[in-house]
Amino acid sequence: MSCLVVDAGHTRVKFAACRQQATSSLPEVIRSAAVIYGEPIDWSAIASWFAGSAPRSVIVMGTNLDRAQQVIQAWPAALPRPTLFSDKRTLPLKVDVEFPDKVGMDRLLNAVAANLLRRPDQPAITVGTGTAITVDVIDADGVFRGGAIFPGILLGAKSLHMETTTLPHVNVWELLKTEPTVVGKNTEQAIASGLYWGHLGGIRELIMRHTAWLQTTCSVPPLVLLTGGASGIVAPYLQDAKLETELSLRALAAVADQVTAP
Ligand SMILES: Nc1ncnc2c1ncn2[C@@H]1O[C@H](COP(=O)(O)OP(=O)(O)OP(=O)(O)O)[C@@H](O)[C@H]1O
Ligand SMILES: CC(C)(CO)[C@@H](O)C(=O)NCCC(=O)O
Repeated sequence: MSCLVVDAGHTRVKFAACRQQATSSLPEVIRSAAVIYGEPIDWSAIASWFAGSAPRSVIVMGTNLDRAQQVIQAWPAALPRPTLFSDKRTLPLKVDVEFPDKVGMDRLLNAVAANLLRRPDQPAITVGTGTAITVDVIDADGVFRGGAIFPGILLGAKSLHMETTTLPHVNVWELLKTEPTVVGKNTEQAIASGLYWGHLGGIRELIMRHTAWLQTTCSVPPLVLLTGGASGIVAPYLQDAKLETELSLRALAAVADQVTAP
């Protein structure tokens, strides 16, 4: 039986019907939809995913909690009422950082997913490419040890325009359709090159540095997992990394019964 999991992010709200399959330790996404804020949510399409049998559990989480609450307020009667999941302490994850409560739910769920996918003796690095890029470390004992956060492509494009008087706003959605030329011959091309290749370079550098940090205590190479809106554009350049769609939603589906237990 499947469950419905929802992630209210900072750019989009994502819906996924997930089901545990025999082939993977992490539930797979059967159907999914992502809606940019401001655009209408096609609730009848989402309800149609469960026309044959109702979802076993329905959970909404939010890296953007206000957005998660708005999604719940708009929730249709045609679907079972959702549970808002926000208590990070109930996740099956040890967290070794200064302020565990402040770590984004997506980063923690990516670590939960990594623990289900890595070998027992193997550390992991998770790369989440959303509004912000996160590159995080899970040690060989499965403990979330922290990581790095930097602006995503969309945010980079916006801030270059907003914080200068000379730089135009480049349309990132167009930019992401084709690989930009590396030596830009006009301002737009130069921004496109910097955002695209800089994004890849930042991720590559952080994976390399996190790996070196891990190797001071563990000689097993980490499992590197890529997920999020822009992961498809970096995956071809990071051959040792594994592209896993919707890692945090699938982790939420994996722990759904545990975290919603009364
Ligand atoms: N189809 C796509 N192809 C390439 N890049 C994409 C695509 N969709 C989104 N992106 C990029 O990914 C980022 C947004 O991703 P996503 O929707 O996963 O984030 P989000 O909704 O803000 O979630 P979160 O707050 O959890 O990061 C933007 O920077 C955008 O440029
Ligand atoms: C960094 C983002 C925006 C990435 O989605 C999210 O994980 C978040 O809001 N984090 C809160 C701060 C932290 O993780 O330390």
